[in-house]
Amino acid sequence: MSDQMETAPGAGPDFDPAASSLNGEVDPAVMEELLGIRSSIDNFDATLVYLLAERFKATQRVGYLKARHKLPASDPGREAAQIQRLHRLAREAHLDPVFAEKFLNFIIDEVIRHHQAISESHATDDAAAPAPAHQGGQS
Ligand SMILES: O=C(O)C(=O)C[C@]1(C(=O)O)C=C[C@@H](O)C=C1
Repeated sequence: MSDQMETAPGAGPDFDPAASSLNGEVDPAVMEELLGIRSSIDNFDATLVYLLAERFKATQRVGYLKARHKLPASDPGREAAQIQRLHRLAREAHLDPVFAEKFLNFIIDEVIRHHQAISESHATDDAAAPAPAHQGGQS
């Protein structure tokens, strides 16, 4: 119990949070401040990985649903609505909307590649599709 939550999620022997090319080049007080900020960055990056993993789990279910029902991998109308919404959210959050759009398009392109792969394997092997996942209800 005493040493719970001592380390950030994803910390491990493969990651040195103090790794830097600046070691020995910078005032130690500046380095300490930099490492403090970097520990927040490490937490954000870990969260991003978990968020992306959850998003891909959801889109994988869409991929199997589309393959089962022979629907096209991409849905340009949906994407246009997502991008419009993302622009608004980005502006509200003071994030560059152009960057937000590029980021979403980067992810969606990968999702579409996954959908196409699922559809191709589904065409040759229907058994490849897992049973639809439970919609574990959170009330
Ligand atoms: O919602 C869908 O139909 C999806 O396939 C998911 C998704 C996305 O990643 O958000 C991906 C491709 C489509 O063009 C639109 C949206």
